[in-house]
Amino acid sequence: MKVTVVGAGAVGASCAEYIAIKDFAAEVVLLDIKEGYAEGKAMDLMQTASLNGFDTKITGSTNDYSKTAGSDIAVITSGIPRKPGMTREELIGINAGIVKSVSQSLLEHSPNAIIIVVSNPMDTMTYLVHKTTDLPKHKIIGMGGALDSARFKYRLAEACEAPISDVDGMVIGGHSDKGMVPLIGHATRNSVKVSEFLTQDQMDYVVQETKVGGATLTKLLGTSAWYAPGAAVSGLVQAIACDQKKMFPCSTYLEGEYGLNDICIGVPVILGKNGIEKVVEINLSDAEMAKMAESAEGVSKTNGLLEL
Ligand SMILES: NC(=O)C1=CN([C@@H]2O[C@H](COP(=O)(O)OP(=O)(O)OC[C@H]3O[C@@H](n4cnc5c(N)ncnc54)[C@H](O)[C@@H]3O)[C@@H](O)[C@H]2O)C=CC1
Ligand SMILES: O=C([O-])CC(=O)C(=O)O
Repeated sequence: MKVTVVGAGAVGASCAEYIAIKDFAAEVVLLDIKEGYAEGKAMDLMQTASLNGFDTKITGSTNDYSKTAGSDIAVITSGIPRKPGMTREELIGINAGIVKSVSQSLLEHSPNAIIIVVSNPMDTMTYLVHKTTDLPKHKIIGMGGALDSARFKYRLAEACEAPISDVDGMVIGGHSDKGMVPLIGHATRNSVKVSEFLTQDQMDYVVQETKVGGATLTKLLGTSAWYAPGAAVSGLVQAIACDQKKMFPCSTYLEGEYGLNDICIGVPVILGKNGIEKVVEINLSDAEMAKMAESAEGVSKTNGLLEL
């Protein structure tokens, strides 16, 4: 199993590190446009191999896509991150050009790869890859919901004063401050609905803090987060590489599911060796469906800014 990660910055390197530590891939290639940067990150990570006990071989490349040839999975994290006060959508101007050219270069050398899009605004970048490559839709996966759900569980555990392993919950919809749809009505602590433990105010707080999870960290860090994003990407890569058939909310191209068309947005999917093996349609309340529709409107508006 060969995995390429384009962008050896904060998220790309974190993701490569988690993939290596989990030790399921033979090879990870880090590629960056900055001279020597990916090689440096790869060497530093390889010098953790004896300490962390992994055999995954990590190499670096300065924009030489021949080194990525034959990749089974390619992760796109190249592009700029937001600064405090910005929205993810504001990154479209620079990141669209980068994601378009990177996905084309990747596919020239790895025509069979499954692509995981991370660069923001992620749902729109996923749609861009769908519109500008010949890849079938099950091979184009946007990462956002896995991260947002991890943040949701963090906030649920905090509110319930419970260990994180006690709680479960999922976030669907667009990966944006306003568009996320944390499914609080479905969230549980040991299979009991969290409404049995939390007041409405506490649940509203959990939902709101989950939606602005990325913005909160961006304010604290001066740039956006990388540990949880890297871990979330590594989870998707592992589900595909190990054919786990795990369910994650991912951004995928919809053709009628959830009443939506011609859009990439977060919905539950089954991930296995073929990429997205199934879109799972769960029963949503009228209120949840309305939030999904509103979220989709926001994503479509951003998609409209693309020059396709
Ligand atoms: N979908 C999600 O849940 C998340 C998305 N992100 C997004 O991921 C992206 C990366 O974030 P960070 O790693 O924090 O940024 P970063 O600035 O640390 O790293 C980005 C890297 O991309 C490289 N790069 C730029 N243009 C390139 C090109 N044409 N080819 C190859 N490499 C290129 C840069 O040299 C840099 O090393 C941002 O757009 C950010 O908003 C970040 C966290 C979570
Ligand atoms: O907040 C950002 O800009 C980066 C991101 O998507 C996240 O951490 O959720």
